[in-house]
Amino acid sequence: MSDCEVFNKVILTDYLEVNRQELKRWLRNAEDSTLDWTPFLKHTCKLEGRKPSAWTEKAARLRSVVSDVLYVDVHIPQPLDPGTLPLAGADCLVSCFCLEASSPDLAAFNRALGHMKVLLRSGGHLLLI
Ligand SMILES: C[S@@+](CC[C@H](N)C(=O)[O-])C[C@H]1O[C@@H](n2cnc3c(N)ncnc32)[C@H](O)[C@@H]1O
Repeated sequence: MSDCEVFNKVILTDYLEVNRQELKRWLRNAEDSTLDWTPFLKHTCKLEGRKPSAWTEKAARLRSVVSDVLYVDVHIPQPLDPGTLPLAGADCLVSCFCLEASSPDLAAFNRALGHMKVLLRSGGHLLLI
């Protein structure tokens, strides 16, 4: 949520269609969105030293910088469709408990990490949360 203050273009990804649909509903501010991110947005504002009431601005900023919600599979050598990212790779990749949750063992985790590496530009940042 803090990333959106730094980057002008953010692509969200998930393996499951149902998760991607939910993200898209939130991004559209759809009435049938079932996730309430308000507490997370407020807490992030607090961590950034802003008033919790700034959460609406953050939500708007987040919605404005997300350009797409795409399928990803970290267990194949090309996790995203070719052409999705700039040729040089992404400036930053963030994975929040995805590799850990989807890897059956350490070897699979390490392979997935290698697959993600091809998505990152040289000198880019990988955040594993
Ligand atoms: C424990 S959830 C974490 C979700 C979210 N990042 C969070 O922190 O709440 C694990 C996520 O990994 C995704 N996932 C499962 N298999 C995957 C794969 N092969 N490639 C990429 N993501 C995968 C799931 O769809 C799910 O969203």
